[in-house]
Amino acid sequence: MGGVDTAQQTTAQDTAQDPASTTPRTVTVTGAAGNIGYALLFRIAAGGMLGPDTSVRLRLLEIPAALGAAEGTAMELADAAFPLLADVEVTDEPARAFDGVQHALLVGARPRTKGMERSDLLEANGGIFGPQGRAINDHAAQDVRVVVVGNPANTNALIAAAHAPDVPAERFTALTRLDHNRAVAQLAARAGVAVTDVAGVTIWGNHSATQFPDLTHARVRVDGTWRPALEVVDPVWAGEEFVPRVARRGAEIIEVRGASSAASAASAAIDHLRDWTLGTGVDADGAPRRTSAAVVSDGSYGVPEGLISSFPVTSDGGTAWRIVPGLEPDESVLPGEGGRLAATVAELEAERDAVRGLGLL
Ligand SMILES: NC(=O)c1ccc[n+]([C@@H]2O[C@H](COP(=O)([O-])OP(=O)(O)OC[C@H]3O[C@@H](n4cnc5c(N)ncnc54)[C@H](O)[C@@H]3O)[C@@H](O)[C@H]2O)c1
Ligand SMILES: O=C(O)C[C@H](O)C(=O)O
Repeated sequence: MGGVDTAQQTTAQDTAQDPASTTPRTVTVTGAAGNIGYALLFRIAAGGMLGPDTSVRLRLLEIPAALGAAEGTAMELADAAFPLLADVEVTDEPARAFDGVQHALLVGARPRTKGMERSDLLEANGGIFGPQGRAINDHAAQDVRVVVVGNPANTNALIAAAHAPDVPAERFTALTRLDHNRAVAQLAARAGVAVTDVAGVTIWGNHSATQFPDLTHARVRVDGTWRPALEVVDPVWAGEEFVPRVARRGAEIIEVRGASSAASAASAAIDHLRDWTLGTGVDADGAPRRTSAAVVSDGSYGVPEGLISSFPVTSDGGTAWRIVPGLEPDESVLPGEGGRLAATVAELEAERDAVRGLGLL
């Protein structure tokens, strides 16, 4: 990795020990002129991702045809006079956009439209992530953390990681926090509690319709007492309604809104990078708070090593998420034979093989 000045090489731990640090952190957003980009940038500049005491330097990457729109967004960012915004640069050159990057949000990619599955985007979008992975490899800061939002997110993250041999693979992640947040919201609504009264939900596998939103180890706080979620809600509802509802929510949003989710995706990407960088902390009952993220598999839960799959994770603010052990899902609530974790992993393997076949890996 190169092109980094030493002032940018503060680690997450340094920032945590010195919250008043004024050294700006470098944040790169690709697809900055798109719908998610527009919803992301103002929250990041306002301190919504790295906290109220950490200033940010924004790098906006776009394709040439969208540079004008990105410039316009940069003008609006200036007009907002955010105290934490050190500077903004707009470019169509990945090498410039990723120079010294510490937090990379790879959003730029085509969204699906009605009737498509996310995997239909493999060929259209896969080609974007190799060159960006290479540019991260060559120009990012030592403590770079990457989240891929552009679909199909898990496999795009795999492509980016494969093109960055000098960056530890654990730094490349994909966004399943939106699915996680959707699962929390659905469970809270069903149980009649606040979202803050829900903990321990897990999303397994691919950010696709095959994902497994799992309540086996989830907890719900009812009248001040934490109880297993599957004692509070009907397990038949969990298997037959909750799982497909969460897994197909992206398609439902496209159907109703006429465009793919944007603000909720931006919010989830901010949650992902905030929790990774600042740590996941503890839940209201004092248990370590966990969330879901698609990270490189170390072979846990039978997911083949090297695939980028969603797992239950925690972060202590270091540069790697930790996969939480001992949370095997109980598939008995699912209709049919179960095998949902195996099916979503098989889909990830098929996507990996497909991009290999396209020469993208
Ligand atoms: N993982 C998730 O949870 C999640 C959620 C919502 C959307 N998404 C995905 O995020 C992606 C972006 O969605 P959107 O609604 O912002 O789309 P959009 O079409 O509004 O914006 C995409 C932007 O990316 C830009 N772009 C295309 N190729 C690029 C490249 N090589 N480098 C830099 N920029 C490039 C385009 O010019 C455009 O401005 C889509 O693939 C969508 O499916 C993922
Ligand atoms: O579903 C999509 O295509 C967009 C996004 O991945 C989502 O989950 O909303």
